[in-house]
Amino acid sequence: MDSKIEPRVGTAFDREMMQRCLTLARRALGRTAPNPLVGAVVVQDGKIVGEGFHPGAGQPHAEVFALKAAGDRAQGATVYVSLEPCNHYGRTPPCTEALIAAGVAKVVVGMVDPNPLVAGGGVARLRSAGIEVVVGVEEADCRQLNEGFIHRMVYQRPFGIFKYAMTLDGKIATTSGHSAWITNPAAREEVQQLRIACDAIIVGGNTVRIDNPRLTIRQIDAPNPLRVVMSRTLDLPTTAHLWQTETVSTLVMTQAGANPDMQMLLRDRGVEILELDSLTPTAAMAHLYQRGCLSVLWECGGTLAAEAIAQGTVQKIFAFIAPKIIGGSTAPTPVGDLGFTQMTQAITLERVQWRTVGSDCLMEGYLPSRESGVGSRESGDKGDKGEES
Ligand SMILES: Nc1nc(O)c(N)c(N[C@@H]2O[C@H](COP(=O)(O)O)[C@@H](O)[C@H]2O)n1
Ligand SMILES: [Zn+2]
Repeated sequence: MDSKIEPRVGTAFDREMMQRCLTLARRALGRTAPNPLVGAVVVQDGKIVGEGFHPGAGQPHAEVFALKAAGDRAQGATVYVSLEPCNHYGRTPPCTEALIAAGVAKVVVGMVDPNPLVAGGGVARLRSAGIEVVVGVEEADCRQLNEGFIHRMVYQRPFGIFKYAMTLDGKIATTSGHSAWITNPAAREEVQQLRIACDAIIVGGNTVRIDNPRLTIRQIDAPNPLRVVMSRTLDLPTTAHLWQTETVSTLVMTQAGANPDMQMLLRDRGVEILELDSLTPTAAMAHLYQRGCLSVLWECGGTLAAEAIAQGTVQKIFAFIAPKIIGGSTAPTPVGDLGFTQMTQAITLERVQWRTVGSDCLMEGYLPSRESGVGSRESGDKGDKGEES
């Protein structure tokens, strides 16, 4: 929805405080899975007297940190929090009871918690204790920050993001497979930020063979996502950056019984191996859900990307477009065969945003939900210049 016509909830001060909550919440980007990113502030007489954010699963919630920082000044205060306070015993006790015990007068909530264990119960509990509650301040921004958490809660699957970089003529590499670099340094820095916000990155075997990526975060103290390789054959190089697992973990998903010698070699290097009965994007995402991932970044080639899209495991696309032309009728393109023959079958992205990053363009957009008709295939072909999985 256009933000200009979206009804605004709360005063300008409320919105400013909620934006402060979101800024605080972002400090834990990439560290909270399977929990959400949450920030909270306590305001007394128009001044912030306590702030907090949720640092990660198993640790106290944002509200608890903010109340602790406020101390006695929480009595009669207004608490702003980007996600509805919980009213259940999880790894930590309910925040509703902490807010009630602190004697706060009002709670301003960014969005209702999609967790079925909360889902409005936190708001109801606060109101039943006589606390004034306002819901929906800066809701769109609160939802955007936690789109991975929301998707995970609603669909019991991680939120899938497909990121690629292509030339102006639609290629992701030359005919020889060379692709370093399509985009400019500023765009590559954007990719670093995107990786920090994700819990896992998936590539296929071809990416390991051709690009030998590191898939690491260069920023000191930033979290590294789990690196995941999908390979049916395990026909992979014996030395690769991804097999260096001292500081960042790598998981190789393969087909049951594949290449036992390679499995042993990889295990010796500290790589975790997961054998699946059927190695599909759906199965890979189901496993990553079980591991607690909120957002998963697909950084794969065209064939695996087409499978991932067709199976509904991609919800959002980040496409970098560089003003370069390399030609080549067999040069690989971002998405392999989807089986479409008519333009009417095209997947039209929604909520699309374009911006420039240095000399490159970045398009962010969402795939329509599965109900609107993207076909489902359980396995893709391999053999084009795309990705073996
Ligand atoms: N309001 C709020 N603030 C936080 O800081 C949070 N982490 C949450 N999380 C909600 O509670 C569930 C996790 O509970 P435990 O950490 O296991 O106790 C999480 O799924 C959210 O629903 N909420
Ligand atoms: Zn809580």
